Amino acid sequence: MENKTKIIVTMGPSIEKYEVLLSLVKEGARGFRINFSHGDPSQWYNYINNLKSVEKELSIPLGIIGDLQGPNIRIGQLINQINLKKDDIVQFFYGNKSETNDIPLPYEEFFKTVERGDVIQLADGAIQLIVLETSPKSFIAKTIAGGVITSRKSISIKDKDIEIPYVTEKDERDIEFACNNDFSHLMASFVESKDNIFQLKELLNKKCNKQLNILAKIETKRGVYNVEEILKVADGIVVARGDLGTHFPMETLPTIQKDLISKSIVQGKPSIVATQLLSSMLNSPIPTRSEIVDIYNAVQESANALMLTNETSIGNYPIDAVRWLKKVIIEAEKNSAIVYPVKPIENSLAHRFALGISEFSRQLNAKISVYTKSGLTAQNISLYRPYGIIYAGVPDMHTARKLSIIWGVEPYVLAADSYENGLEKIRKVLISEGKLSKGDTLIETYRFKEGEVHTIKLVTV
Ligand SMILES: Nc1ncnc2c1ncn2[C@@H]1O[C@H](COP(=O)(O)OP(=O)(O)OP(=O)(O)O)[C@@H](O)[C@H]1O
Ligand SMILES: CC(=O)C(=O)O
Repeated sequence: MENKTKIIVTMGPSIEKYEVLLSLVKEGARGFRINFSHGDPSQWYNYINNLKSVEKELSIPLGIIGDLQGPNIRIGQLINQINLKKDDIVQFFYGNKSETNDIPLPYEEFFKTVERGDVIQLADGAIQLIVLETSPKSFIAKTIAGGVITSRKSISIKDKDIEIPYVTEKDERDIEFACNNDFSHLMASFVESKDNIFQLKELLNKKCNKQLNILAKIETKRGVYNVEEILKVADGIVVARGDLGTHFPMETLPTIQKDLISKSIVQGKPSIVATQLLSSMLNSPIPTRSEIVDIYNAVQESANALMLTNETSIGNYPIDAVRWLKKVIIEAEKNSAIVYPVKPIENSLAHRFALGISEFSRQLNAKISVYTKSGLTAQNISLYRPYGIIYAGVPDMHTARKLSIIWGVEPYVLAADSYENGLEKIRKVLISEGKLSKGDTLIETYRFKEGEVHTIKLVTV
């Protein structure tokens, strides 16, 4: 059985081998996030080559997603990891690299902002220190909550903002890398306004000959307050629970998650729920009960996709994590009270048509096949959460990769000289792959345009 809520995983040393990637896709992973805050272009290039080979071997298009660092402050490079225990005293200094237990921090602004008594948060707030003493290019802090610190961990000052430009020089270089290496999506970190998205789009227009979808990571107070204007211009949002947990009291996260997902449904944009879905599986092949319940709830709230982070990048059980995620998603979809819009999201013909096709699919327990040049018809139908999988024939790989992380959509790259011809080709592929079983009903259709004779075919296998 197929899951409709999509699975995205984060690339990293634990899953870099070809065989592991192959297994992850067989288990259900469809989107692969490369976090540009870690690793380097030669490592990312190897990841992409392997992903493209897996795509070819399995004939399954995969979303290639670059996560921009954005205006996020991270410590520099540590030669050795540092194990901080409660009450340990540590020095932070202005610099890129450290060979001792002092922590390098390559941002002058940070030293101008930090004051005695401030709380320093590292690694999404898991590690906390209190500042004892400051000087222009260093400060000393005492550990409140300890942990292991490795290179390039994120760092912030509790309840203080440090101003740096939204698109950094590093982001510009990484955007160029994404454009030149067939990425389908960019995740924009720390988005706080629609202007941040416009800035990225402008840069993409200059640097890219293809259009990449922009997924806005909502992770700060301003991001949450401005999510409606952000949703209007972004192609989707990420509920980035890691950083949200450092900017809001943690007990408010369930409300924020629900609110962000329902706002994305209202605006017809996909949402992705990320971080700590299966944290216990970093070191165990079996998840906890509470993780299962969390995943189940996110599916029923109608998240478009769920995203694993360190469980797959550095975890010990990446394949088991994806297997569990899929198992729970299928269970949640089976017993579903999944939320979906019962009225058209906008009063356009495209949306009324998409709602109608979804309703048709629910009434007939039918699967759907569409031929779509831009992918939009499939994406619109997905918003209304039909009963069956939406098999989408598209003319090119870039569009297929974009659709691969959309709820319920299974893309196929098929050249066709007409919509009807495209639909015939999809049906042949579905039959040869055994995707249609005896008794299945299939709705075949394509985009509806006023003034044309339009065919909606019902096929019973
Ligand atoms: N490409 C990579 N190479 C090596 N290690 C990686 C790579 N990507 C991720 N990691 C490791 O996996 C951890 C978790 O990955 P994740 O992408 O969630 O990082 P993060 O720094 O917590 O994320 P964010 O950018 O959202 O703050 C990272 O902290 C890092 O230690
Ligand atoms: C994914 C991510 O960036 C977060 O949860 O903060």
